[in-house]
Amino acid sequence: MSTAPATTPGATSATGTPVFSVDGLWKVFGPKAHRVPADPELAGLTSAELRARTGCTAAVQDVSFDVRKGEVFVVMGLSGSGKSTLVRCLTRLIEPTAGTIAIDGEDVRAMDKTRLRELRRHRAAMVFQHFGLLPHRTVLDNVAYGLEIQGVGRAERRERAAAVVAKVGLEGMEHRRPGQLSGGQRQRVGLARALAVDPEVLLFDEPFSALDPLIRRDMQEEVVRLHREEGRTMVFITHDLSEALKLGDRIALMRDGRVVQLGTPEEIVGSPADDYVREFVRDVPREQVMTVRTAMRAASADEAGSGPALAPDATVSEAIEAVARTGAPARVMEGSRCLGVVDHERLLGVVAGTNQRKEVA
Ligand SMILES: Nc1ncnc2c1ncn2[C@@H]1O[C@H](COP(=O)(O)OP(=O)(O)OP(=O)(O)O)[C@@H](O)[C@H]1O
Repeated sequence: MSTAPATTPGATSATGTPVFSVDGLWKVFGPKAHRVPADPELAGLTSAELRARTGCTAAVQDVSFDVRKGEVFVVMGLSGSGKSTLVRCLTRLIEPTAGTIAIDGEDVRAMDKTRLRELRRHRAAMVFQHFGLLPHRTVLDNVAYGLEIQGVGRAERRERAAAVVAKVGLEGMEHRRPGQLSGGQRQRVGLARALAVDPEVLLFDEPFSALDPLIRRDMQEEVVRLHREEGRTMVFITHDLSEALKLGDRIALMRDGRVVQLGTPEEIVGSPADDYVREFVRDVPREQVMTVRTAMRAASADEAGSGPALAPDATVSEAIEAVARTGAPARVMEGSRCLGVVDHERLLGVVAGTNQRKEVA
């Protein structure tokens, strides 16, 4: 069903300039951790076997991927699957055991202390779940803090901080202290503080998991908006599948330290790589994720000339509405060219998951 190429674990991008490029990355905790990636026998064990044999925990095991410029790259998996360890390795908040990491082609593992500090302060800012705000400082001063560390003068940093505070919707709260804010507002301050240093890439470590559902949705929309407006590269950790599907251009799904599938939401939902992924995405409403580009069939000459028109990235859900309204198959149009049509049968096939089963079989 999917017209996109199949994704393989650890696949790297063929297009675009990678911001981060990760290859064969390992993080092993425990005694003599270095011997694990180097020894094919140990490297081939499951986490449980490795722990029993050596007392080591392989939190990240032979992971490779690129983060492309301008994308939201989501690292998703259940608790303990290695998400935080993986993302902390990107800026060496955790020291990798083996493998290579590059940012814009520069070797992160070869960086000295000064260069690393520069990386974390200017190029890859982290937004944490537990905001890490300074309680005695105002919102404005918390946001300006990163700029202060960078040595930006007081007047300029206050001006830049005020602009970012407004951007995240906290205008009028500049002089409050963190204790006078709600959880969602505090998270916005954390986001503003990371944005203020204008980093090339923002790293989010489960930033919204402590928020209640409505505020969480607000914050997700905020991230989508910021991303749309600024096109900033983002790496986003979450254990929440719906959050991953909503935010991610691509998702790396982790299990037990490994990336089991890397792909767009549509690829992950439409063509799960294995039974684990299939089970993971089983309850996702497919019609909200799958696009008509994937669901369409070839059009006859008659069909290509009439019927409602949809863009190729319209969802199946939108197509159902159009087909129900007009009673005719909907045309998938790229400019004036008809790529194909979606009719009742194709659309129902997506909802029922029968197209998918046919392809997988
Ligand atoms: N400092 C450490 N020492 C030993 N083991 C660790 C250490 N940090 C993490 N681990 C182990 O590594 C594995 C991956 O942990 P990690 O925190 O990266 O997972 P996670 O997917 O981010 O989980 P969560 O969603 O619960 O934060 C777990 O088995 C964890 O117990």
